[in-house]
Amino acid sequence: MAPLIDQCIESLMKKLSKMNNENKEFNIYELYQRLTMDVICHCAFGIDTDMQNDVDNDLMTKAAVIFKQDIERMPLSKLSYLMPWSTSLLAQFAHSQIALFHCLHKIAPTIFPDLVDKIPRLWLISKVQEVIDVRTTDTSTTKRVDLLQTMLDAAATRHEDNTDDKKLSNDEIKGNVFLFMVAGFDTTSTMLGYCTYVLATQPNIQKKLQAEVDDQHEKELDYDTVTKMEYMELFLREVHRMYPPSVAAITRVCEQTTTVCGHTIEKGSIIQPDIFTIHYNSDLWGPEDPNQFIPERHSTERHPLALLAFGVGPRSCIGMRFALMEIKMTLAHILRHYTVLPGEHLQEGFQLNEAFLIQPNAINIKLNKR
Ligand code: HEM
Repeated sequence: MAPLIDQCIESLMKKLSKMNNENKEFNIYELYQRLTMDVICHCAFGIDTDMQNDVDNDLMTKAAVIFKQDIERMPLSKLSYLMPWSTSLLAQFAHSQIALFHCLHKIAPTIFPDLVDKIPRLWLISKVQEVIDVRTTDTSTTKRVDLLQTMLDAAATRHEDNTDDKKLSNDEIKGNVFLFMVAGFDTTSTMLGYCTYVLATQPNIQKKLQAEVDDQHEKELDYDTVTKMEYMELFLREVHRMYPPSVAAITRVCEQTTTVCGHTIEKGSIIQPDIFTIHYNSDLWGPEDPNQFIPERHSTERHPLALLAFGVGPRSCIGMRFALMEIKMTLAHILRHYTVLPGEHLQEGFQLNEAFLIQPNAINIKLNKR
């Protein structure tokens, strides 16, 4: 996977070189979103996208609309919260919408416009189906080794007890491809955005990171090299502590009525931990002020549940290692060639919005060639 990521980072570096030559302030967050979409498409689904140069790409513009929506406020989500037993029925309804809209449009195009094209969520799901169709009808002999192929193989393999019920269904594959696109694209670009904000505002920390990258001399900044960078690891943990992007993703159902600190939690309740309170708790993160960005605090052993940016337990983030590899490789490449400087509009762009993720509007910076 690392060579595929490297290829996408190379495109980013070309863009950065252009920006640097123009000597203008720019929003690097937008470039990160294009980078991480390319990476997930290349690595997970074997689609050779080039979002970084294809600026009007439909996938990119429609994905941006989807991720700005607050899923919790969507009518189908609200209904499924009110009536959890109806969730699979509602999911079925959402899937059939595409077939229904396509059908209506075919029968009477003037009366029924092509709604699938107009509703980004439906458009994306139908594209996901196209990706699956292309792969399942691909007759080339070289088999790809990626996430999609693993799921398709799982769909084709009968379970050892000779029953079909453990095989992945088409809807499950579609759901998983959609989930990986959603979970793997904006989360990682948002983390890269937060990292860059810290680089631009904390020059001393940037210098320490650059020194660690310089210690590698001309060595390739591949998986092995970046995973050995100790200060980079501490830096990222501190970025995750101060700026966890997907706090709403961590929810659990209480399986039996229990009492915690005198509060009774009924069986069936949905629990969402308050990640910000945990991440800024001075008992967990002291003695240094938790409001200060201090990577070194992670050298001290902390409570195993004190850092929750990627969740915890068997349902924690499945893409954590992948995301960390991508973020470290990207930052190492940037820091080897440039010093990140705050743009005039850095603070103005750093207004945080909360929808599916907590993300800034823009990360406006300038680059200085080293
Ligand atoms: C910096 C980047 C990322 C952050 C901060 C992040 C954060 C999270 C969080 C908080 C959860 C919920 C965990 C829990 O409930 O305990 C989660 C779940 C998940 N993440 Fe990530 N994630 C990131 C990148 C990725 C990437 C790159 C992928 C895929 C390539 C991915 C795939 C998933 C999936 C599939 C789940 C659901 C796991 C399950 O339900 O078992 N994530 N992520």
